[in-house]
Amino acid sequence: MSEVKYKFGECIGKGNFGDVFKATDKTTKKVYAIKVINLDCSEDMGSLIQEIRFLSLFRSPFITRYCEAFIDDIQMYVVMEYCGRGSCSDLLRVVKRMSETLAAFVIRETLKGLHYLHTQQKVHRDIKAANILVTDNAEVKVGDFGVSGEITDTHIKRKTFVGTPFWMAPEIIARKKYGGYDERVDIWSTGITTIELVRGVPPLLDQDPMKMVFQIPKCEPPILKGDKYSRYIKLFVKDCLKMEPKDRPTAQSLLRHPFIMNALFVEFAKLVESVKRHQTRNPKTPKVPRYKIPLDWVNEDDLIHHQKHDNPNWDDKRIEWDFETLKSLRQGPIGKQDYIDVKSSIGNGSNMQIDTVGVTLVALNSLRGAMAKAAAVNNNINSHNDKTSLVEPKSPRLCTGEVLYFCLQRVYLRAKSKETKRTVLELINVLLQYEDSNPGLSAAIVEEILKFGKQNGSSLEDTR
Ligand SMILES: Nc1ncnc2c1ncn2[C@@H]1O[C@H](COP(=O)(O)OP(=O)(O)OP(=O)(O)O)[C@@H](O)[C@H]1O
Repeated sequence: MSEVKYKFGECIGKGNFGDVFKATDKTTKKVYAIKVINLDCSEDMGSLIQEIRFLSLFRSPFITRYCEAFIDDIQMYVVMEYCGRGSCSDLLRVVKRMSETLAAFVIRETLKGLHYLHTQQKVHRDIKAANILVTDNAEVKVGDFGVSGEITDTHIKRKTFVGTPFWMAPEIIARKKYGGYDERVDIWSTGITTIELVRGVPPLLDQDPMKMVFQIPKCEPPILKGDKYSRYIKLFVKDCLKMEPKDRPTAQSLLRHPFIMNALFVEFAKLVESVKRHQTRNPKTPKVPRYKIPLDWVNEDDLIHHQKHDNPNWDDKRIEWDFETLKSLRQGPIGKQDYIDVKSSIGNGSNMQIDTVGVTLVALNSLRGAMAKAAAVNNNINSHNDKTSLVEPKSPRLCTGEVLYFCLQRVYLRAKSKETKRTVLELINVLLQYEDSNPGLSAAIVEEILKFGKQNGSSLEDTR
C-alpha cells in the first residue's frame, strides 16, 4: 500500500462503478472529489489511466476538471474538481422539481459543457441530473464524462449491470439498426434530463428497466404533457427527442432555443442557497462506501463510516422499500401474462446490440444461458426420475429459477432509492454470474421458498 497525497474524507456519492469521496490535498489543503473505481482486473487499467490523462487536458468552466488518476491494488482513483453542492439529482432530492426558468439555466450550462465536449470529439453518453454537478457558487458543470464511457468499452463494464436506460438514446440500444451512434445521443439525454428536472423524475421511471431497454427504440419518444408547461419547453423536449439522430439540433444551436432564453442565473443561485440552508439544518449522514480504501488514507473523523461496511451487525434503520406498492403486488398469484412478459422481453433482445443499459446484453444472454443450462440440468435430473426435483421442465410458464429473477425485478421496482435499486441489480448480476457456472442455484432458492410457504403458509402473513 502506497502513500498518497490526499486525505480521504466522507463518501459523498455512490455510482455504478464505485464511490465518490471528498478528499483534501495534504499539502495545498485544496478539496477534491475522488472517484474510486473497483476494476477487478488489471489489464484495462493502463488504458483507463491514459484516457484520464487525456481528459485532464480539457478545460472549460462548464465541465468538471479531471486532475489525475492513480491505481492502488485493484482500484483506480480519479481525482476531480470538487463541486460542493453535489449533483442536480441531489438538488432534486430537496426541491422535488424545478421551475422552467431553473431547468432552463441548468440545461443552458449543460449544453455549453456538451458543446465543448463535442468540439473535442468526446461523446458523454450518460447525461442525466446525477451527472450535472453544482458548485458552491451555483456554477453548473457536466461531470463524469469519459470515465463511465471508457469503462463501458472494457470488459469490466460489460460483465456488469450498469445504470438504468431511462436517459438512453434509441441508437445506443439498437446500435445495429442505426449503424452506430455519435454525439447526438447526448442531445436525446438532454431532452430526457429536461423532463427529469421539471417533473423530478425521467419519463417511464415506473417501468421495468428490463422492458424499457427494448421499448426505447420501438416506441414514440416521450413528450412533456400538461398545461403547466410552456410551449417552449415542450418544443425543446420534442426537438431533442427526435428518433432520427440527424433530426436533432446540435448543442450549439439549442443554446439559441426560445426555452433556453428563459434561463435565470439569479433564480438558480437562490435555489442553491436555500438548498445549502436546508442541508445545514438537516445534515446528511455520510454514506457507507461500498469498496474499502486503505484506512490510513482516511481522515480520523470519517473513519467510522469507512469501517461500517466491515461490521455485519451494522444496522441502518432507513426504510428502503416502497411498501406502498406492496398491496398491488399482493393482488394475487402472479398471472401468466406477467411470466410471458418477462420471457418476451428477454426474447426480444436477441437481435439487438446493447451497450450501457440497465441490463446489458451480456446479462440478458447470461440469463438466457443460465436458464437454458438450468433447464438442461433439470431435464436431465427428471429424465433420470429423480423424485427430489421440483422443477417441471415442460412447464408452459417460467422455469423455477426464472421466477427468482422475475421477483427480483419486482423488488427492484419497489426499491425507493437509486442506491438500493443498484444493490438489487448487483444481486441479480451476482446470481446470474454464479448461475452461469453452477446452474441450479436460483431454482434451489425458489424451491426452498415454495417449500417453506407450503409448510408455514399461515405464518407467512405480513411480518414487516
Ligand atoms: N466532482 C464531484 N464533486 C462533488 N460531488 C460529486 C462529484 N462527482 C460525483 N459526485 C457525487 O457523487 C454522486 C455519484 O456520482 P457518480 O458519478 O459516481 O454516480 P452516477 O453518475 O450516479 O453513476 P455512474 O457510475 O453511472 O456515473 C453524484 O450524484 C454526486 O452527488
